[in-house]
Amino acid sequence: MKICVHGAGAWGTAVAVNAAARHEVTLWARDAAQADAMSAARENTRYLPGLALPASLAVRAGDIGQAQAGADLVIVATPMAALREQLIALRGTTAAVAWLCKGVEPALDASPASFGLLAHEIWAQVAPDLRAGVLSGPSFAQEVAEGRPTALVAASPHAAVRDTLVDAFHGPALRVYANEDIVGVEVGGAVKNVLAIATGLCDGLALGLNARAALITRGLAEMTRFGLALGARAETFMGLSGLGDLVLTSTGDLSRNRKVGLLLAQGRTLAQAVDSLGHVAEGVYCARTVVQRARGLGIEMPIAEGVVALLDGRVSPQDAVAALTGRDPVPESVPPGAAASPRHSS
Ligand SMILES: NC(=O)C1=CN([C@@H]2O[C@H](COP(=O)(O)OP(=O)(O)OC[C@H]3O[C@@H](n4cnc5c(N)ncnc54)[C@H](O)[C@@H]3O)[C@@H](O)[C@H]2O)C=CC1
Ligand SMILES: O=C(CO)COP(=O)(O)O
Repeated sequence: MKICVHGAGAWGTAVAVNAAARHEVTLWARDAAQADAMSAARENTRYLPGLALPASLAVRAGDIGQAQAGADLVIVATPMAALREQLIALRGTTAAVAWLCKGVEPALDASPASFGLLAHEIWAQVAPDLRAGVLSGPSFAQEVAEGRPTALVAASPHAAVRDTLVDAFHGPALRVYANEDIVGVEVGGAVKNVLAIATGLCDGLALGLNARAALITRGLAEMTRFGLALGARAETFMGLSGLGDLVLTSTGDLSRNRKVGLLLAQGRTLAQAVDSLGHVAEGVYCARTVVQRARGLGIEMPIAEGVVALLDGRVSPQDAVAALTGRDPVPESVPPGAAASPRHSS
């Protein structure tokens, strides 16, 4: 199979290296100097240092049309903020297309009726004729690049796209499960980033393992309520892109989102935390959008609300925690049942 990966960050590089063992793969970088440096050093020293790029992996910049000519599969591995422009540029391609980004696009304008879109909603808006889907699940780039065992989910309404993703990436160390619920898979991938900032904060303040387990569990309930209101299936949140990625990102120290929470707990400003990462932490950019959209749907997301208040500088780390622990008692809601009530509480 011929594959073109757009975006030579940590995840795009890891995925390209993995696929290059079995397929003809081109990794496209928007920065020509970065592409030249990678080709010369056979390493992505900026985003994934220490990993040798296989000789068979072509690294290109410049004309993207040329880079992806004849491709069976195009992978968009940029941050969420670049997905819209990437899908517009891909209009008319006959290749299957899959995005790897996990987030929600910020609202395009400030009007109260405007809200940020999930990736499949951007697809429906700008390039509905593409045969497309998402590849998600618990997967730190570093571990995939090292060939450590990992399981992913390929979600699309098109069976052929799901099959193409399984053919492209399923191998000895990487299992790829197919799922038709693209809404649930994308909600899981976006919301877990916001929740990982919260667990990073909790651990940074040394609140303990009990508190972390409570946050993950109540976070899963928030994620599920939000997803159900958007049309997702409840069982998706018990799978790899829901619980799986939430546990990985909330507890794994390779997570950039978790790191943001840890750094805020140490008293760093948001700008300092973001600058020190050197990579995108999507939760920083999608927390507000998630909360705005949840409010519009009548869904309560107290943990995500706390993260937004913290990111906006409206509360201190300690006050963000106090706001959560000081909430009035409520029955423990079971997410699928909670979906039946008009106003969901946690
Ligand atoms: N790093 C990881 O372990 C994983 C990341 N993801 C998701 O994948 C997406 C990308 O993450 P990373 O690769 O880790 O980010 P990164 O911060 O390591 O790299 C981002 C890359 O995207 C490029 N880029 C930014 N805007 C672009 C544009 N307009 N056109 C082309 N390239 C552009 C940057 O130059 C850079 O090469 C994010 O949404 C992230 O949540 C998903 C699974 C695992
Ligand atoms: O999505 C990821 C793991 O599945 C990566 O998480 P971070 O973006 O927080 O590093």
